[in-house]
Amino acid sequence: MSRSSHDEGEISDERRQQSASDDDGSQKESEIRAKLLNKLNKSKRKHSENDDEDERFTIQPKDSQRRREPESREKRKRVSPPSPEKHHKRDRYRDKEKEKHHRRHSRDRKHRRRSSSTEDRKSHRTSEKSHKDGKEKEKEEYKLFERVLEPGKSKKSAEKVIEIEDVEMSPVEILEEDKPISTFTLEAEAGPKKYSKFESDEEEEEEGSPLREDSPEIVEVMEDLDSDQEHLDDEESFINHKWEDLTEEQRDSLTPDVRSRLENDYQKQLISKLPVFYPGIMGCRNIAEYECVNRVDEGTFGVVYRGKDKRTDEIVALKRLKMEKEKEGFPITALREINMLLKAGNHPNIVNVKEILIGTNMDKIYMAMEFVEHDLKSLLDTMKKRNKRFSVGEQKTLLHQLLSGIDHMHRLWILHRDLKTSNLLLSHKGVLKIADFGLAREYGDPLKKFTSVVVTLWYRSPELLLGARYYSTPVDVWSIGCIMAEIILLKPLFPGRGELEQIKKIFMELGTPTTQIWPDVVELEGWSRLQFENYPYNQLRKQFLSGRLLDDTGFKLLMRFLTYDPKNRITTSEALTHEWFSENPLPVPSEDFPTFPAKSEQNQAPPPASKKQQQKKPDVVVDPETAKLLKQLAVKPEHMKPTGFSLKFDPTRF
Ligand SMILES: Nc1ncnc2c1ncn2[C@@H]1O[C@H](COP(=O)(O)OP(=O)(O)OP(=O)(O)O)[C@@H](O)[C@H]1O
Repeated sequence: MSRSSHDEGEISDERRQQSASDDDGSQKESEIRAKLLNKLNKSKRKHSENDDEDERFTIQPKDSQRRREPESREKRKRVSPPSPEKHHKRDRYRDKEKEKHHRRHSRDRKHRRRSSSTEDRKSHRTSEKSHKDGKEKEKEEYKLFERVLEPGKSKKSAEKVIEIEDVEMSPVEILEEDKPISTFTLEAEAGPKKYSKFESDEEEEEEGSPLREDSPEIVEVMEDLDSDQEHLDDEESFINHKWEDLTEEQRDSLTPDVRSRLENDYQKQLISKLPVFYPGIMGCRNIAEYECVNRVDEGTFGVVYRGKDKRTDEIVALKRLKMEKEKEGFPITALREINMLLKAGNHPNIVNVKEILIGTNMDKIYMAMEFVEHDLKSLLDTMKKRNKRFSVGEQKTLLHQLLSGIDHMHRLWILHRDLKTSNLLLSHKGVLKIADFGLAREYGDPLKKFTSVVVTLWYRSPELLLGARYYSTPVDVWSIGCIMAEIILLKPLFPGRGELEQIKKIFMELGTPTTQIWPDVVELEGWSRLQFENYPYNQLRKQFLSGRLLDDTGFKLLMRFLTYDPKNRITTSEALTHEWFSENPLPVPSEDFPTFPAKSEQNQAPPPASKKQQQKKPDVVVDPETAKLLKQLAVKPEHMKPTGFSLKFDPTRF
């Protein structure tokens, strides 16, 4: 160590002398070099005696040291012991290595481009420029020897000695090298940012490399770098590729840095292509994230399942949107439904869409909604069978909730266009939820021309039945009237079997309309084409009032919903403040609503046990011997009967 320092001192002195006599010429320079090399030999011998000191030698490019993975460093230690055998082989293959040198040379240039910043390159050029200057040239040479001999810069393994031996073998080559060291003193951090910065710089390429191609120590260093460089070359070749163009293998070969950058770019690209209005579709999960519990129902537009989120155990309704009718692209009906529900769904009386899911083969779309235990139609059917009905307070609650949900939609300029009892869901907590937005549309002012073939027949308004193409919120209000009557009657109000029968049924119950009560009816195609019998005014009064199914105020509200002229029909906001809701009996709070066994849950989850069932069963009396056996088998005595499990045993066998 002290010797080494001393050497350095001597070298410094010599360097100073040399710098003081610039004009002495190459002869003196050669002498100095010879001396230096002599000292280098001594130093090397000393270091070979002392492993610790060996480790301090380095002529590795700084940037390559930074880039080298720990794994490859290890590998390098293993494969490069300082043996004369390897020396010999190296000599033998030197020519071959030189042949390879062009390839390595170009790699190195790429490597340097990637790992240096613009500033580094500037300084590098400056260094090259000043290198021509005599004093600077000396400094460069001095740096070389200083680096070769300087101990303690960084830890190096034993194989570094070999590199130094190579330097010794061709000292002239090193010293004659115009700019060998600048290659190894790049301070730029390696990293993807720098790579891209340099990729586009052609200037450096044209200037030529500062490396001497035949410099053996460079060959050696390049050999050491080879594996790392190959990896970097691979990476570089993918760096300007698109993520989607790479194979799995190529993706795996990327560094985490590059991989995440390409992946992020790809994600951004995909997201930018998504329609702006469908945030729910972005990043949608796969249906495999859910477990199918049971099938609930199948409607016109899709099958509904009860599903369980595997991560959270949350129960949801999964509506599979029908795709097979669509020849090209995404079905417009499904898109509309998703769109309308996402727009209007943020209301307690509208079924909430949780997420949109994609099928395993990317060919199906599912809508995950909050699961609501009942649909009103099934519930009314069950009640009718059991000769039960909703109390007036419960009827008011249901109707008020329905009006709130539809009013919310109408305020958002959305028509439901398919209101009926099977599209109204009722939770165990007594909350009504409007579902099935498959026919929902946005409307505007002025009105757009729509098809008149909307709304399930029994709930279709007279203007639609007579062929109106310009219609608006009153079509939903008519349906609400039909639903109100059905909740009270426990059967549909106008169950027609065809359009003509439907309109006839309405006229028979409410009386045939006149131009006095509905002036615009003459503009409707159906009105002018068809001849209707003159049915007397309003038979419903008898049915509802005489049967005491509704009080007078309630009946008035019903008639406001079932007003012929859409312009005179009550609006949802007016109906919400109707006196029927503030009269006794008042609407029942949702939490006081009775709970009913849900059809959709019946197969899988039996309704909670009745109070009777929950009553404690009498203790089962068993004889001491049976009790002992049951204990051994860990069976409770009361479990013997309810499970059909009976112990018939022969005590002698135990
Ligand atoms: N969120 C939900 N929770 C529980 N059950 C639901 C839910 N949504 C729908 N259902 C059940 O599935 C049935 C059909 O659903 P939906 O009305 O949305 O489908 P559709 O194909 O549009 O039917 P339609 O023939 O009425 O147009 C409903 O009547 C209801 O019984």
